Amino acid sequence: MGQPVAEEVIGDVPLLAIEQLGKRFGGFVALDTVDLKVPQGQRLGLIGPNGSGKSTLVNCISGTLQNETGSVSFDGQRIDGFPAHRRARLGLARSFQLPRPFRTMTVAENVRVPLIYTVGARAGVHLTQSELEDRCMEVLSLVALQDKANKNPFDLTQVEMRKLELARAMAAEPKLLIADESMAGLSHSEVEDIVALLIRMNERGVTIIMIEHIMRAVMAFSQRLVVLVSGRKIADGAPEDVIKDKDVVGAYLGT
Ligand SMILES: Nc1ncnc2c1ncn2[C@@H]1O[C@H](COP(=O)(O)OP(=O)(O)OP(=O)(O)O)[C@@H](O)[C@H]1O
Repeated sequence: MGQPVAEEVIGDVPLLAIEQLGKRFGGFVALDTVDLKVPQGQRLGLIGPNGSGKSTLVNCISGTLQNETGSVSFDGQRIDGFPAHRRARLGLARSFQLPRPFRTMTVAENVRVPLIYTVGARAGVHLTQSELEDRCMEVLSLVALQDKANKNPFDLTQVEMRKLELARAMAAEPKLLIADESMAGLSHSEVEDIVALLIRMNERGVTIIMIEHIMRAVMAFSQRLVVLVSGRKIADGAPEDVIKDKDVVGAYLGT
């Protein structure tokens, strides 16, 4: 509530600005002139059928893939061409659908690593050992995993593992978090739990792009909904309008 839905309402520089983004794999066009501006503080849902280009778009934003045409700007700065770790230090974090925690580390140590390599590596920042511990426990409390700090991640349940993945992303103190299918395979109440967690993170000032196929989660979370089909943005606006759009129903929701 109180959040502008469309990017045009914002006069300020958007946190993320993607312009005319294009990416091919050989002769296959995975992204075709995609434009997207995301204002600071927004909760944006990104949906589309399998293979529509959502992950490719996220990879071009986070730096694991390089776009061929167009541009990506973050916080007013052009970042396409920057390696992924540099983008992470600027405040861009993503979580993965399949969590990949370090096996030999505890839950707390898994959170400490991104803290050290992103926050601790920012210019002018020196975190003492006790500051590291405090921040680590703060992030674990945010995801309600403080009691599991000394466990091995592989002793966690599926939903706890997803929370750890989000905690690792949050440890980097991001301005933008891209949550890639954080809820796949979870029960109804676990999905609600993760949606509530993402909303709490957003309330702490983090702009969030959520990629998700579970529509009740998308609708509960999103202030704005963007639909990709065959590498093109076919709809962008208020979720309740977008899900009624006949092109969206025909290409995705009706299938
Ligand atoms: N490294 C790659 N090499 C060749 N083709 C690729 C590569 N990565 C993605 N693609 C193709 O690009 C298209 C878009 O894939 P992408 O993974 O971005 O879709 P998606 O919307 O994230 O799908 P899903 O919902 O299934 O995760 C697909 O046809 C995919 O096969």
